[in-house]
Amino acid sequence: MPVSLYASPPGVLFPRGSPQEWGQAARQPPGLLPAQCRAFSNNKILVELDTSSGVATMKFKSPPVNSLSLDFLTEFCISLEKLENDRACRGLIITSAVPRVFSSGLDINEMCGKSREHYAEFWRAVQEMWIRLYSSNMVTVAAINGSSPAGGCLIALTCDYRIMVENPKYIIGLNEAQLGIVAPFWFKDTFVKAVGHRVAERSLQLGLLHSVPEAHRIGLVDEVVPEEKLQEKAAAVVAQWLALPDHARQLTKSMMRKAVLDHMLAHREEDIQNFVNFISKDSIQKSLSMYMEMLKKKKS
Ligand SMILES: CCCCCCCCCCCCC/C=C/C(=O)SCCNC(=O)CCNC(=O)[C@H](O)C(C)(C)COP(=O)(O)OP(=O)(O)OC[C@H]1O[C@@H](n2cnc3c(N)ncnc32)[C@H](O)[C@@H]1OP(=O)(O)O
Repeated sequence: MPVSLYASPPGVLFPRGSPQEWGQAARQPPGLLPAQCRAFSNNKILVELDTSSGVATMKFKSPPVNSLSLDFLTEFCISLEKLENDRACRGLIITSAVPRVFSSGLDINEMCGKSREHYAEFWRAVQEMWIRLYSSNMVTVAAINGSSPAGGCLIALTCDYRIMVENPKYIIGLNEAQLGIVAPFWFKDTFVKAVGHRVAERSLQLGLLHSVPEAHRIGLVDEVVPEEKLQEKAAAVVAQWLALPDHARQLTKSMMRKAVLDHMLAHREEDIQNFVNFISKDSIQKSLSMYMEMLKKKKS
């Protein structure tokens, strides 16, 4: 019986809509899914569960860059809840179906020119995503097959293990400072837990985006593999972690993460107010607009 201190986090997001029911392999056209596979998907995310291994693979499929919009975050939380409540599922691999990008982080459009109410709703959804993933009973592995700045990096950091594809074009890190914004304390705490205080302090202040070898060297990613080995490696890692008794692994995970989680939960409403006040400032709105312009110019 899985044990979690945070099976039902307080203040859960009430989803707007629900995903399709699990698709039974038996109902699929022949050859589409193996017999032991179940799947569901929505506009943003595809999930396949291999019931023989108990491992689900979640693929982000929101082109062009899997940015974390309110809709994306809502679908993400619904999918996580569905898997968490499914006794057949014990492990989760998170990866991208969009070429070259794992996730470009929070959707900047959600933080520009909107009402204070919208900012509060959006930020609650960001918190919800982190709470669900950070407190998950499942073994979670990020199979990072593309660039992963800011909120994308946070998703990877929130998993139990990170494997990244070796590619000189891919970058990963918490680059908020480069946008003129600040990584909130729970982004920072999650980062510090992975790489240590000194590395995090330098990386956060400079808003660094690390190359894959550098990310490996500082402990931001645990392993680097060629693209074609990524899924195989991720499956092997999940299997290794699942070989332990669930209750021992889950309680250990809860214990290791409790302080960071409790801190966040205790300051959740205050954190929303801080975000709304910060993001509503004219100077911050200007910085974000300039950053979006810069992204668009880079293309032309
Ligand atoms: C008392 C103390 C108080 C403190 C209080 C603190 C409160 C908290 C403050 C706020 C905290 C906010 C935390 C924010 C976290 C974030 O995640 S912010 C987002 C940061 N993300 C980025 O910087 C990534 C930007 N994107 C890229 O670098 C590149 O797009 C890419 C991911 C490397 C991919 O490159 P490429 O394949 O070349 O694609 P592009 O051509 O650049 O992009 C394609 C289109 O996508 C648009 N886009 C890209 N990223 C985003 C995004 N994050 N949001 C929205 N849109 C994005 C891009 O503009 C392109 O659009 P078009 O030109 O229209 O095609």
